[in-house]
This record gives sequence, C-alpha cells and structure tokens, in this order.
Amino acid sequence: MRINIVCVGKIKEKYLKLGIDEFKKRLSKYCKLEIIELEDEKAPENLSDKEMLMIKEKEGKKILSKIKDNSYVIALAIDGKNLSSEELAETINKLGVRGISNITFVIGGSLGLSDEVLSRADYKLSFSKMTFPHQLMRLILLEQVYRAYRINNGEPYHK
Ligand SMILES: C[S@@+](CC[C@H](N)C(=O)[O-])C[C@H]1O[C@@H](n2cnc3c(N)ncnc32)[C@H](O)[C@@H]1O
Repeated sequence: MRINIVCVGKIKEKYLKLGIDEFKKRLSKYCKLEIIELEDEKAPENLSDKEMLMIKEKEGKKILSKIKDNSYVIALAIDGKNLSSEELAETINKLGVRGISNITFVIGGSLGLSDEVLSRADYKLSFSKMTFPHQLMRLILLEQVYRAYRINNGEPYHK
C-alpha cells in the first residue's frame, strides 16, 4: 500500500520533527510512505472572511494538484466522522482488499481545508471535536497509521 500525506505548512518544532521521523522509520516496514509538504500561504491575523476563503482555495488547488486520480482520499476534518484505531485499521485493510493501493490523507493549514478538497475526499476523518495544530496533527496521524498496521498484523503495541 502507498500512503501519502499531503499537508500544508512546514514542521518548525524540533520535537515534532523527531517524532515524525521516528514514525516514518517505523512505517517503512509496512507501507510506502510519502509526505508531501506544501508551502502555506501567508495568513496575517486581520484577514477578512473573503481573504481567508481565497487563501484556503489557493492552498486547496495546490493540495488537489498533488492527489492522484486513483487515490482514495481521507481528509482530516474536525467535523468529519470519528473512528476507533481498530476501525481505521479495518478501513485500511478493506481498501487493500478492494484493490485500492493508494491512500492519501490530507491535513489542512491554519485556516483549514477548502470545500473543493473536502468534496474530493472519499472520507472525512475527525480525531475529535478539538482543534489540533496542523503540525501536531501530522505526528498524531502517523502514529495512528502505524498503530493500524500493528493491529492489522496482529502485532503487540501499547494498549
Ligand atoms: C489548525 S487546524 C485548522 C482549523 C480550522 N479552523 C478548521 O476548522 O479546519 C489545521 C488542520 O489540522 C487538521 N485537524 C485539526 N484538528 C483536527 C481534528 N480534531 N480532527 C481532524 N483533523 C484535524 C485539519 O486537517 C485542519 O485543516
């Protein structure tokens, strides 16, 4: 399975970089992982709604240009659906059984994802009603994908 993570914005914090590198390394045993990091649009504090929408749409176009036509897209969205770790593992497994070999997870920037990206998504996944910073979201997602592979392989991992 090829797992792509398309995300907006650089990882600035060293501790997050270390965590992300660790899970990239661990996941290399289970899948072909590619992280596609897109440059975020500058978003100063005092933007109007229209300006924010324009930025989200601009970032959205960049995101869409990185998604392959045959990819199953899981957009990370606060108002998406919740899955347990076991259910995420089952989802990944079932997609493989259906012959889908390319999954793309999408993480938005500080303003979130555009409607165009959300429409392209085959599934909208929420990690809770809380808002997480996009940098931290990348680490949490990688850990959950790693957990999913451990579950699918019947391998022990922290409960
Ligand atoms: C800082 S958040 C954006 C917040 C923005 N106000 C919104 O409503 O999307 C950056 C990105 O992280 C992801 N994200 C943050 N919290 C999340 C959660 N609880 N569940 C799923 N994705 C989340 C989403 O992809 C979001 O676009």
